[in-house]
Amino acid sequence: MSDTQKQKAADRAAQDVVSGMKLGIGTGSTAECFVKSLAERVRGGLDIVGVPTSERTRALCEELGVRLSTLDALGTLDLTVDGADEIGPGLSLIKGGGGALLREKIVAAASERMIVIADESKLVPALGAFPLPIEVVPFGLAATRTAIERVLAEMGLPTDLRLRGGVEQPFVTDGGHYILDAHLGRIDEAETLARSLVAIPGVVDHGLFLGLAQTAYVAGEEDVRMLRA
Ligand SMILES: O=C(CO)[C@H](O)[C@H](O)COP(=O)(O)O
Repeated sequence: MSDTQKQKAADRAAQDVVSGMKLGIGTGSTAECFVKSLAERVRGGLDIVGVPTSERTRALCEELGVRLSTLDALGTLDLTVDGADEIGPGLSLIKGGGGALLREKIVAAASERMIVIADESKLVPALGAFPLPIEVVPFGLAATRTAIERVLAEMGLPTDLRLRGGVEQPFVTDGGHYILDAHLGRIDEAETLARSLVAIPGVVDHGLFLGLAQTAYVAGEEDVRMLRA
């Protein structure tokens, strides 16, 4: 994973932003590169308003002078730019490594277009090597986890409750939920899995982003490639 590559992909996406746009702004190290590119363009006169997908992104935007609003105030967005943990066939994605999948999905779904930015290590022939994050409400965690593991039984290993770095306490999302990371190895029927997971009471959402991204800018050593869904 190269920071230079992330920045190149982010810079390319920032070129697609024009004044007047209402922007969804993603979360993670690559999305942070995008915020930096965007802030530079804002200092040069670009007039946009953004909706951050996490408190972490909000803090960076505020620090760098990117004007923010809320999704409720703006309604629909023109474009969302976000990173991904895996980019699979048809720009199917696994997201949520940074724990922001719920707001990221709400914001992406409210946007006319989504651009994914990544270095080429994120490109995969099939989704699933990266553990699939599943966001759940804390109430009834054990029952929800059992139901999830029943769905996943034929596909992979049990789930891990995500912990906060270095301490034996659950990681808590911006929405006050927990995350179960499912080690699946390979996901062949992503649509079916997505439907089965959201049907479980207690599951808030999951990190499968299917049919949401239209474009990806993927940076390699030489250049930035544009991929389309
Ligand atoms: O989904 C995400 C956060 O919830 C991130 O976009 C994803 O984890 C990629 O992060 P990074 O750019 O740091 O590799």
